Amino acid sequence: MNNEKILEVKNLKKYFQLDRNTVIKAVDDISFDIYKGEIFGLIGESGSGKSTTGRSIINIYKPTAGEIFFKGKCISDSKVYKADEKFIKMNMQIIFQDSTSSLNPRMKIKEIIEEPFVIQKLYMNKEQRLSKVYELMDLVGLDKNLINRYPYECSGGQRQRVGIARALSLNPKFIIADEPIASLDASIQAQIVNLFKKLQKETGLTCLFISHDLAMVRHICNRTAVMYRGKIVEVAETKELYKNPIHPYTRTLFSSMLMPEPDKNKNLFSMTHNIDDRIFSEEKGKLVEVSKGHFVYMGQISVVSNQ
Ligand SMILES: Nc1ncnc2c1ncn2[C@@H]1O[C@H](COP(=O)(O)OP(=O)(O)OP(=O)(O)O)[C@@H](O)[C@H]1O
Repeated sequence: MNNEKILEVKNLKKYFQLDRNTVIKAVDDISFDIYKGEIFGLIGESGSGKSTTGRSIINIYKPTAGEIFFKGKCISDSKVYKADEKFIKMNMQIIFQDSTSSLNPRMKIKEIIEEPFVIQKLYMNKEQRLSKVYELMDLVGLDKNLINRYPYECSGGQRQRVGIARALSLNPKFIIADEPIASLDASIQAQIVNLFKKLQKETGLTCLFISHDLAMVRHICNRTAVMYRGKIVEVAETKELYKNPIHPYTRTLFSSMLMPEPDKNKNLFSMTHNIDDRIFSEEKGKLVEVSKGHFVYMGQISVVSNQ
């Protein structure tokens, strides 16, 4: 990991207007940076805004407000996006939890994996394309015999790996992985996670890793942000966050899996107590750095802020 920022998210908001009276504040003024070579985790309960964040970054959703910079370019500006569309599409990819809906059912696995080359007009000849497809299948642990099958002839786990192979096909600099392994068997999950770590180490891949799986995030992510009702309530190096969660919501999220020793528990409790007072005394909320690189949201989060 180094100091080069691949992604900068500044004051991002994404609201969905359901009808005249109902606005869902799915993402409500969040800011964070992701550095080159980093796997950055985004955790939080269902509906907290994680997927909306990922989809806003990759331009599936147009942000309501805020800016997104990718390698220094403001890609949330539609003019910049248009001018650099090829560069962005080659360097930024998303992997969804269930790739099935993003795989064209009328295409064979080979065609699906090689399609990004064709779209981006990378004029590789047939043999080169085929050997690249085999290489990618091997990378994600897909049997070569599947190459001429259609998605419906593959299992769910195989289809997911086809989606991952396709996302990796152009050697992107940045991947948004939105629950990429939740639908896979445990052994294949481990294989894909190891693949991410390998790519991070060998190619300097940078990744936004969205997940419910707190153990997996702890294992794979360098830094982690916690979302709650459209806000980032805490962000820190993963080790620090799991060792010393501060925001009451983070603690609630972790409480099922963290079992500190009794003594530690006592310290933790008295510290939270003080922090809670600070958290809830702030009117307009903001992230405050409580120790180096460890930020906690200070301010009220209304229980109806998401609606
Ligand atoms: N296209 C949409 N139109 C309207 N509301 C939406 C849309 N997408 C998401 N939402 C709402 O925005 C909020 C955040 O949803 P989002 O999918 O980002 O959460 P999440 O943290 O990714 O949840 P999960 O872990 O279940 O995927 C939810 O209240 C959701 O219902």
